[in-house]
Amino acid sequence: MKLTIVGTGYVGLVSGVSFAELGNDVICVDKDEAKVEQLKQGSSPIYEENLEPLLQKNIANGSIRFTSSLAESAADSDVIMIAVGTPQAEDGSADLRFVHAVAQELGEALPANRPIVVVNKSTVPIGTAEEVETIMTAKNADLNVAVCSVPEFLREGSAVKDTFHPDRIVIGSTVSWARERLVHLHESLADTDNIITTSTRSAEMIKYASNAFLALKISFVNEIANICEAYGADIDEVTRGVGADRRISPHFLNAGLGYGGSCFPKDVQALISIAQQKDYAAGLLNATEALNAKQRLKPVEILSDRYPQGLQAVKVAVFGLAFKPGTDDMREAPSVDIIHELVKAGADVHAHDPIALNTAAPLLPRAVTMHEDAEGALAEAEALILVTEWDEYKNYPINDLSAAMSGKIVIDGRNALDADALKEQGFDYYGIGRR
Ligand SMILES: NC(=O)c1ccc[n+]([C@@H]2O[C@H](COP(=O)([O-])OP(=O)(O)OC[C@H]3O[C@@H](n4cnc5c(N)ncnc54)[C@H](O)[C@@H]3O)[C@@H](O)[C@H]2O)c1
Ligand SMILES: O=c1ccn([C@@H]2O[C@H](COP(=O)(O)OP(=O)(O)O[C@H]3O[C@H](CO)[C@@H](O)[C@H](O)[C@H]3O)[C@@H](O)[C@H]2O)c(=O)[nH]1
Repeated sequence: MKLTIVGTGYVGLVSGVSFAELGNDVICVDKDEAKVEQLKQGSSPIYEENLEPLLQKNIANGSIRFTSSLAESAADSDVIMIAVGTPQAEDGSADLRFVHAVAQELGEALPANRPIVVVNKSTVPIGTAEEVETIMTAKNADLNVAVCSVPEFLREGSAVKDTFHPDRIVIGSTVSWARERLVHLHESLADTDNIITTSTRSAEMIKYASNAFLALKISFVNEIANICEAYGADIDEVTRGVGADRRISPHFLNAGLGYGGSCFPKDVQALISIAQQKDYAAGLLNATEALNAKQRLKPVEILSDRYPQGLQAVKVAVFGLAFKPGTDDMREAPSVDIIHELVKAGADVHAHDPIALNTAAPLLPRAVTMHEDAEGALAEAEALILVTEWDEYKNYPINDLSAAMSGKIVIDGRNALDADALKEQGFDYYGIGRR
């Protein structure tokens, strides 16, 4: 099929490359010309495992092309996917200005009477597909478009793998020819049993409900971890017992510094706002958010307890800046809040991340020293805070920690280190809800 994908961020680029790999003829459009030029050279603007080799292969065989002109590419497409950002507006709602701009452009560019499927892959409030169709047809009443919702569920850090092995694909459309075209397009990615067809409104809600549930699960386990701490129970043992119940499952039960990233924080807020617009107060979602905001500052609380006289000039090493391992994405990364608080308290902060130093630098106070290698960050540190559980840190030899640091405090914000081994070596180890 001929596909146009608008927006070459995590979702648009990974989808574009994946659909090209599956034999479709793909054009990716982005208004950011520098990004388009970089992509044309086969270089990915984001770090994502296996993305760049697939990108280069499909550029070479002509399956994928990049342009900044939507009008040029969209007219003869069978399916047009909108994958632009839907950031959080100041009031917490989803800011749809990029989606609306694409709808306007498509309304002007698409030919009349040709049946074209427009898909919203961006995460958008319930009713947005209808809104997009209204904007487009207001520009040209003779358009024959069906605007559908196919929400994206990929995770950063495993985006390519998730795209090729999805748990499910949700196709929201009430127009049968459009639904059939989309089912056909996605059949190479999932068994038909895993393709769920719904109305557009339900598909839009499925995306928010999925993210909100996962965020809720994380805040729930963090709450249990905090209570474990107070009573000397151990969260690892507790989640092993709780997660063994198949109705609960052991996945997404890792206690720590809470969720960050480009999706959970903004999508929980957007759902709160969606509910509010219909006068429903989403108390559970508000509590999820409130606990998450507090949780990320636990390392600062622990250190402040250890240094009642204050953190002035205390040398602190921070391992990990990206919001999770496997990505250089810094959106809503807990490291940013933690480091700002440490610097405000006068600590001498030394940070390392294997991938995200460049994306992190503009978000961090200038007082932070960034290190290309973990050893540099660790040298003479009185305390170490693990914020992102990269393998490099999980496998860091304890003897090397002992040799490099001047102090013995290790705060494991992701419960990723070997607590017993660290304690045996004389470290003051703090996990999250670990005994
Ligand atoms: N990042 C994820 O892991 C993820 C996963 C699932 C769903 N989503 C959702 O998908 C959407 C996109 O997220 P993302 O992280 O890929 O965004 P992103 O910010 O990484 O990329 C968006 C891209 O769209 C481009 N763009 C904006 N307006 C444009 C226009 N008018 N024409 C052409 N290009 C335009 C931008 O230049 C940018 O390159 C969001 O709604 C997000 O919530 C994201
Ligand atoms: O048990 C867990 C699991 C995750 N996290 C944190 O939760 C955040 C999000 O992690 P993850 O979901 O793996 O990454 P994302 O790339 O943000 O993916 C989420 O957001 C995407 C955008 O909507 C969705 O497509 C995905 O399905 C959804 O998992 C990260 O900060 C993790 O550290 C925890 O604290 N504990």
